[in-house]
Amino acid sequence: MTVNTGQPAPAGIDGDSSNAGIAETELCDRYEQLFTAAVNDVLREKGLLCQALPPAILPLRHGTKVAGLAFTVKGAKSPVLDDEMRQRAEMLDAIPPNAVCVWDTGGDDTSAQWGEVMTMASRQHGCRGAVIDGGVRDTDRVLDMGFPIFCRYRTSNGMLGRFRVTDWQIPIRIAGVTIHPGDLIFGDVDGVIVVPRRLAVDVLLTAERVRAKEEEIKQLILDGLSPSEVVARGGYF
Ligand SMILES: O=C([O-])CC(=O)C(=O)O
Ligand SMILES: [Mg+2]
Repeated sequence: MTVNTGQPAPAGIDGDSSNAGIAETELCDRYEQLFTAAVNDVLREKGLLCQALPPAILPLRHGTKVAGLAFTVKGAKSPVLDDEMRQRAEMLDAIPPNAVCVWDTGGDDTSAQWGEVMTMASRQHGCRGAVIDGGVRDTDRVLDMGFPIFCRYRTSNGMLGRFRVTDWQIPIRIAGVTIHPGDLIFGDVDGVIVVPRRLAVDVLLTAERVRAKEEEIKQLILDGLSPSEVVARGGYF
């Protein structure tokens, strides 16, 4: 098992040259005003067609939206108990503000990688949400807390004795989508999309223009124009 505890969390986007003057919290907040389809279209125009996580990873509750900077976690099925709680706590301690905790479970189908107490602990650090290619438990209490979670399944099975964390803050890959620590993670009812960090501001600004453009297109429809007339005026669907 490789336990990665030595790597520092990446510097915040604040101060990064790719930041273009947008502070980290504002960046995340502005993404949350958008919708993933608009961001997806902007990425497609840049030739990035494989940035959406598998469609089985969905919000626990309809209407949930979250944007944050990837805090990556990798784990695997394992019956080994030694040191598991201390190690998991160390991982949780390392989560920085504005993070979305993203889990590569290697396709686990048995355990919950997240629950009520982990929600409470990570929120204390300013964690904005969790995206898990795996499971969640304590679901009703997590929902009561209003914490954004995207996952594949729910189960009462905890991790202990079934699954354990092996690394964190390393590049991970979920169904062909590579996620680096600090990438912008954005999830809504259409699922989760990954924006490479160096493009996060550029994509935000373009997607904000897409949103405005789509308001114009919708107005043309409301005005009674046919689909062909809408397209002739530069509209699209
Ligand atoms: O151990 C787990 O599966 C997580 C859990 O129950 C919690 O965070 O409350
Ligand atoms: Mg619990």
